[in-house]
Amino acid sequence: MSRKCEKDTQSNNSLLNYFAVLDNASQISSPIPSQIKIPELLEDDGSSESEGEMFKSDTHVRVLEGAGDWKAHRFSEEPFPTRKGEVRMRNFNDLKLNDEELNGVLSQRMIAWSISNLQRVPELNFYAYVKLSLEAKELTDITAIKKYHFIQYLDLSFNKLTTLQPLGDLPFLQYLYVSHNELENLLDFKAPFYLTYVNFSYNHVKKMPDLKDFWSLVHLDLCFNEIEKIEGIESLRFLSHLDLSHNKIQVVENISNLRLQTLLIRSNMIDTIEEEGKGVGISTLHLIRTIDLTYNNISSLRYFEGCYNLETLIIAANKISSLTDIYCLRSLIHLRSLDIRDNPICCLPYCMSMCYRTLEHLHELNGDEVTAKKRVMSKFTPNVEYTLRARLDRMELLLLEQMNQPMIGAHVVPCDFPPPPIILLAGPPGSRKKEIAFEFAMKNPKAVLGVSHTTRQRNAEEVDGRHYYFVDENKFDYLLKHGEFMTVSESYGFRYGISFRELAKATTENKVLVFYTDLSAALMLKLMNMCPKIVLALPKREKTHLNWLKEKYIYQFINRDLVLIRNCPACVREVKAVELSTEGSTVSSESTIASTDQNTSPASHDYLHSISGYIEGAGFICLHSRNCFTMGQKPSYGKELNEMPAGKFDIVNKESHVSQCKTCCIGYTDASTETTERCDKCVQCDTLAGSSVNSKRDVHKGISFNNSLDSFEKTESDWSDPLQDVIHKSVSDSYLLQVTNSSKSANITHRPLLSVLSKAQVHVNETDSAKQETIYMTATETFDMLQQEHLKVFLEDVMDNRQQLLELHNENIGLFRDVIFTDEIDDALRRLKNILKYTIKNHIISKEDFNIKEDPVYKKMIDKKLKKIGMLQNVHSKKN
Ligand SMILES: Nc1ncnc2c1ncn2[C@@H]1O[C@H](COP(=O)(O)OP(=O)(O)OP(=O)(O)O)[C@@H](O)[C@H]1O
Repeated sequence: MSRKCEKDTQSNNSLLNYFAVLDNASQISSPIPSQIKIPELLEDDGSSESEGEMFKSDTHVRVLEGAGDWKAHRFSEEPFPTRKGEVRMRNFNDLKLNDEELNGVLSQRMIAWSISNLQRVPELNFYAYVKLSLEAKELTDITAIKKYHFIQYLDLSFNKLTTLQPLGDLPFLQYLYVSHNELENLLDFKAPFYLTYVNFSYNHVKKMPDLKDFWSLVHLDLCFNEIEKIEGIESLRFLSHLDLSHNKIQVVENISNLRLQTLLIRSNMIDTIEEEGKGVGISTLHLIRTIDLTYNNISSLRYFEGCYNLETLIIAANKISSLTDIYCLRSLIHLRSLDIRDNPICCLPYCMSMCYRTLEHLHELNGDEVTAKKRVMSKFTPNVEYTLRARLDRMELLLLEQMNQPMIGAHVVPCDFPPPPIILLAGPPGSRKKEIAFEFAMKNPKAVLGVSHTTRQRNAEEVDGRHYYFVDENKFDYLLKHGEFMTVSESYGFRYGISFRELAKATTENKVLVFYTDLSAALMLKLMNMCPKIVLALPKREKTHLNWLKEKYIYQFINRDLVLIRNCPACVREVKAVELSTEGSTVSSESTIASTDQNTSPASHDYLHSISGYIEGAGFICLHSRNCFTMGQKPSYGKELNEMPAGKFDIVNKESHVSQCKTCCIGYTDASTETTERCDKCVQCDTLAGSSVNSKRDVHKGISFNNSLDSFEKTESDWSDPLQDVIHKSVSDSYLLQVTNSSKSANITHRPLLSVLSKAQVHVNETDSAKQETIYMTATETFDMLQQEHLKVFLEDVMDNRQQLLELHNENIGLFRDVIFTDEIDDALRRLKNILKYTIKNHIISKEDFNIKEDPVYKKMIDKKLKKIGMLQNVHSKKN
């Protein structure tokens, strides 16, 4: 910018006056400081004259004695309005600047041409200009400003300043504008007495120093800097407006208990907000009215739960994803405007309805007006199914209690203590809620795990009494009839129950009980007014959940727990459908294999043929011909192999004899033919081999069939069944080769079975290892495909359950206290810890029984009476 330099010779009376005042003032050492004291903070009772005033008027007057009209600590968003009192002598543009001035050195000439607003100076009864606007003058040196002690309003924005040291000589400075400079140090000058307004935006501040000397700050604008941490403002008791937008802040901290009314921190990198607790956190800002946190990474609205005066919350473009967060805002009765645009939560179907229903005082949502019509139209479809089921279960329990002799225990109402605090992790199967619960209980001594009873079998890694109390059906029935259970529910064919005795853990140890159950058990506890804090626990992504399920249930299945899958309602439905469709056919394996488990549906045994075998250590595998298979420990499922029908193929059998068919060189087990060299089937197969399809002979290689299967072996068309096709294919030579190769790069679903198979000792034909390998691969592949088919049904069922729970959560806000993602363990544990803290804080601790003798009123009354009859002195004297 080039300006012509021209010397100003015009004198100005007012200006001279001003300098005279300055000269006088500079002679007086410390003209005001001795009289100005930092006033004590008084609550604003609304009686103050101006809106920004924060002192009681009498204090104000006392403090400002001698300050005349200056009203030093008054704050107004629009100070020195131009139309009022503005006396500007010159137009700065008419001033011709010299070289020095052009190089950014401030001169008195420049000041004289920019100063305005004549006001009376305190104490001296002189007048002085108090407003100086020097914006966009390319200034680098402002030393000349030092002499102008009475400046109250200073605008130095759009310059090239790197320091503000000279401002230390302006004790009356109240309004400071230094935006768009090159300042790296925030307020690096001696603090004026009443600096109230600072605009420090668009500079290069990286670190906030301790601003305790600038105690009088009311408005601090620090947007567009490079600040990484909020600090140094803890003692700014009058700070009402703080703008930290467009910085590099990650955590909202050190703002607790400030009297902020506006907090703007948009476009930072905030993912954490100091949590409430011990008087810290955003909830301690009791006067806060506006918060803007747009463009950050905040994932919850719970931080604002305690900001009771909040009117506007702008939190667009963050990571809020849960509808429970909306529920957290329900107590903010002053909340008029909420902006949650561009958050994942907005994609949820009930988001808007939830806001309309939960936030009754809202006038504006995401920039749109909230009308009565919108509120009325908001959809609400509560899912009553779950509640109904829980009610029915609860009713059943009550009936049982009535019909049998109930157990009278400490829990029976009316009882001495309130229900113990309970946190309950509810989620679909395979969601690893158990793992989270264990870890949580381990890390938090205030939490204790509640153990449920179950009729399901124990897994290898589970401990009786720690994971569950494993009981049989009879024991479970016994406990149920004797009123031991608070909840009972069935999940995939097994029964689960929470006993009253578990409550004792919480009451005697004074801890919070943590259970992991399904939702119906949780609802039953709710129906009993146990007030559990129900937390929905599930992996965030469906894919992860599916993987976990596969991993868990394939292993369980191989070990012992297939019945879980077999009894999955969807599977039972499917089996029944197959049963119906094959009615009348000759297929029946009821005679071949019968389960000793009474829980299993008979339907699932009906189609047991195709492949079966006994794998050492793994139990007895049976692959059904139609998308269904069973597997389990030998004692539970299936008869001894030697009881199996002739021709069953035996992969490994340590108990029964392994024979070898001389024709096909494959081992088989056949009780009736164990001593013969050739089984009946082989004879039969030879016949087939000689006559028609060669592959039928191959079939015998991999799989031998029981009698009943002959019926579908006879016609070619039977192979058109996709599953049979698989079996058919799996034994063709080329396919065998293919399978062998592909199995080498087997994917994860192969592994569990492969590992079991590889451990198995095979006594088939040791001389023909290639064939042996082929058998494995064939069986594995076939098994795997069938397994996948079957698992698919199970997985679909669980995924349905997952979906239902999520919908329920969306529709019934508040039902779940929180949602935790079990694949984000740290976050899940943190959330649970918060709930634990909340639960402990809000739990009504049982009070001791009322003791009349300790009651002060009673004592006083007795004393009075004793005194009246002259006995008190005697009592006291006796005591002495
Ligand atoms: N006390 C209970 N009342 C009702 N249902 C229960 C109870 N305890 C467990 N369940 C349910 O029984 C089913 C099987 O539980 P189990 O612990 O065997 O496996 P899981 O749920 O797959 O385990 P995880 O979720 O820890 O991976 C689950 O759906 C679970 O919610």
